[in-house]
Amino acid sequence: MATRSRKGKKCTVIGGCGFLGRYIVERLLEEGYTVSVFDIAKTFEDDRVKFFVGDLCQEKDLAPAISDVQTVFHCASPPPSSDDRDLFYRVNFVGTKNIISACKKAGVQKLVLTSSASVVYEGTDIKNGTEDLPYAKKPMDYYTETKVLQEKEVLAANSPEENFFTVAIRPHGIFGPRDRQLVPILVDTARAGKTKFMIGNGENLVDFTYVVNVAHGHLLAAEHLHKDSPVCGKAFHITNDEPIPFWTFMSRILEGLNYPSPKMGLPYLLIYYLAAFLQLLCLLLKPIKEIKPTFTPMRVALAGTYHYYSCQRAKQLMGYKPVVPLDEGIKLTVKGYAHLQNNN
Ligand SMILES: NC(=O)C1=CN([C@@H]2O[C@H](COP(=O)(O)OP(=O)(O)OC[C@H]3O[C@@H](n4cnc5c(N)ncnc54)[C@H](O)[C@@H]3O)[C@@H](O)[C@H]2O)C=CC1
Ligand SMILES: CC(C)CCC[C@@H](C)[C@H]1CC[C@H]2C3=C(CC[C@]12C)[C@@]1(C)CCC(=O)C[C@@H]1CC3
Repeated sequence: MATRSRKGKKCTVIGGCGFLGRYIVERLLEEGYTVSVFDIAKTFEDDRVKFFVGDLCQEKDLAPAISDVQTVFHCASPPPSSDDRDLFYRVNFVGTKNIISACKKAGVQKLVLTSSASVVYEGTDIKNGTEDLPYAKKPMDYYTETKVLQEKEVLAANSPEENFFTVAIRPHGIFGPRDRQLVPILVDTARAGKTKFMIGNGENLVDFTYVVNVAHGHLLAAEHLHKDSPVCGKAFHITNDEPIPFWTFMSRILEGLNYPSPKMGLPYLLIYYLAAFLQLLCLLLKPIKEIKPTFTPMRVALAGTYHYYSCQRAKQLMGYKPVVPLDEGIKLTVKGYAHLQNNN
């Protein structure tokens, strides 16, 4: 009993130096957990945290970081904006298999994976999508392709007979202070004068999820992960449960940072096929010059289609509900990015 209770509150966050990972660490510390972080890069100091710097693609690097812990949170991934197919495959697929193997060898009981709602997204409308939707047969990018492989691997690894329980959390459009993808890229796009128009008619509803709600969902999943629990081996959408028109959300952030927001819409299909053509052109020109287009087909699709998800399963099986409402999350985010304010 002593051993189990001692291990009970000990956990490791793989990718814990990232945007979401650090919020999970902060939430775990608030809840009295003993927290270790494993990451390829250490980006913050905290005397309460034990840091292990290593590469999850090397299983031997993992062992010291997960020794004697009950729960592992895996939220490491290359940035979705990368176009390095091999990197995505090595980190998200082979690396995740390493984590499963290392967890089983170390006697870790619980593995909570940060997956993505995008694993069912193929660029067409999804309205109130449930977790029963099939995995994307034609993922729109390498990132999504490897997130599908990763989630399948983790859920299949759930093994009550080995006292090893797994769960996948599928957030969507995570935002908040310290985010590295959404707001910084949006501001760069605005500064380049590329947000004068919106893509589509501006009515498409999308889920944006404040980061503290995502961290909360991860801890709830870990707390409900035990023998005979209906949570084991399942995926759960975690959202703010407040889908919002994509361009309304973007305009709230832009105007909050004193940038002009788009007023007119451009035909979605025109921009989508233009983005697809540009992507092909960049691929052909890559041997001569590396060009990274802002408007990739995936981003255009995300900007111009409906994609919001039901979190009913998380509500029913884990008692999930968002702790920070969308409007408050937007205000906190704008405040957290004052340094990116438009001063012109
Ligand atoms: N940002 C978003 O809107 C969404 C993110 N997700 C998922 O949430 C998770 C966290 O995403 P973010 O916090 O936005 O990403 P992030 O890029 O801020 O954090 C990822 C962390 O993983 C670490 N990492 C990458 N490769 C590694 C390796 N080989 N070994 C050890 N550590 C490594 C990085 O150093 C970084 O600290 C990812 O799994 C992502 O797929 C899911 C849905 C939406
Ligand atoms: C002006 C816009 C077309 C571009 C600025 C905003 C975009 C950078 C972001 C809007 C939706 C975001 C999003 C993700 C990354 C950043 C955006 C494309 C993800 C792809 C991140 C990883 C995931 O798992 C899914 C996310 C969907 C939404």
